[in-house]
Amino acid sequence: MSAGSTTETFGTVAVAGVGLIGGSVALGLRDRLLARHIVGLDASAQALEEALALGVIDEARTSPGEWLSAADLVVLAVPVKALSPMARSLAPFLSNAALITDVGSVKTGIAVEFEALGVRNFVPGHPMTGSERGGVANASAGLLENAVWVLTPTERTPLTALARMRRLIEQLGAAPVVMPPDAHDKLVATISHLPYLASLALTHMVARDERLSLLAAGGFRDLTRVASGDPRMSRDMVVENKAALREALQSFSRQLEHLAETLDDPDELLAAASEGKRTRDNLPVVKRSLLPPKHDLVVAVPDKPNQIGAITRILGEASINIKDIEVLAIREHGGAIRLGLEEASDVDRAAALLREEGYTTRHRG
Ligand SMILES: NC(=O)c1ccc[n+]([C@@H]2O[C@H](COP(=O)([O-])OP(=O)(O)OC[C@H]3O[C@@H](n4cnc5c(N)ncnc54)[C@H](O)[C@@H]3O)[C@@H](O)[C@H]2O)c1
Ligand SMILES: O=C(O)C(=O)C[C@]1(C(=O)O)C=C[C@@H](O)C=C1
Repeated sequence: MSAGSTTETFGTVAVAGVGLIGGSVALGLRDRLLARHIVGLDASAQALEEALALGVIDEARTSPGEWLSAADLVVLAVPVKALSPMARSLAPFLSNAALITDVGSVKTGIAVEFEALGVRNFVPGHPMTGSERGGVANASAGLLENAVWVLTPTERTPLTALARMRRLIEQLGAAPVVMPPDAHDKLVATISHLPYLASLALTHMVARDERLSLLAAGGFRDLTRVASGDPRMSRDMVVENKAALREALQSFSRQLEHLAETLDDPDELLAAASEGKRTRDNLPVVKRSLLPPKHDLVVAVPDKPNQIGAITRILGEASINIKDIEVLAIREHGGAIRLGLEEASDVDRAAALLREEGYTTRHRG
């Protein structure tokens, strides 16, 4: 890094745990030209092979060793239970100048572990993004874009390391948020670990009667998506945070009891429903991921090959950026797709171009 520069590029980066999150960090570093050489360290030969084949890493390692002393950025992205053992096995080889971080979902503990090992420049982190589908095959740089990425330094974390980490997160297109580890664990108990347990409770109710599975539609699917995550990894994550999670579960039970009471008080239930809608609609993650309806264009597509390819080519040639695409309906003689466009003015231009080519379009919203 040149003195005073705002970007830092890393020579060698080691990613320990080349799965969904480790792979996404590696791809983010690659896409933004922030790393010259990326080494993947993983217990699974298959994960390493896949990561090499996908171009996520340049070199594969199955165990720590002297090679790690060349790394100037080390990212621990193994399951939470494996973080401390991984810290202990890496520590003897780490360079004093290297920036070290992790992405684990629970934060009390890991900083203390590194501090006890005498490792400098460790900044604990947790990107608030992810998927129920693990593994490097599902990794993408886009997963980290616009995500809130929590950093939980302790009073012993060097400020220079914290500043470097903040900058790295910004360079990856995410937003750093700093807070103490115990505050983080309390918050994620409610915002991440409780929803996971709630999704299990809901799926267990359905498992009792196969007619329920048959009737499950989008609402049930959306509420239970995280139940499809890796069971062992998810179990370890919630167990690691059990004290905070127990408190969150008690609050949740009180909420359910209150809602049960409001069934006899429609005005109270309406107030609860309105508050729920307000909160949900204003979640930053929802607002970030939804385009205003006025930027939507619905296109009727005939049942012919390569219709999506043809439409994206027409818009691409006119430099109209498609931010989102959704298949709305598939019928025997054709279907409809919704295009989410970047600018409101793009909708008129896109509609005109597509009509010229014989497509039927309608604005939505
Ligand atoms: N999945 C998410 O949505 C999400 C989001 C944010 C943070 N995280 C955190 O990121 C970390 C990784 O999660 P993921 O979803 O990428 O998991 P993943 O299963 O996709 O990847 C984990 C990788 O670690 C490897 N691994 C497991 N144990 C190992 C060990 N002892 N030594 C070396 N390699 C080992 C696995 O082979 C795998 O390649 C976890 O700590 C998790 O809490 C996950
Ligand atoms: O699956 C997703 O979309 C996620 O964001 C995964 C999720 C979460 O639901 O909170 C799960 C655990 C991680 O520690 C962070 C994020």
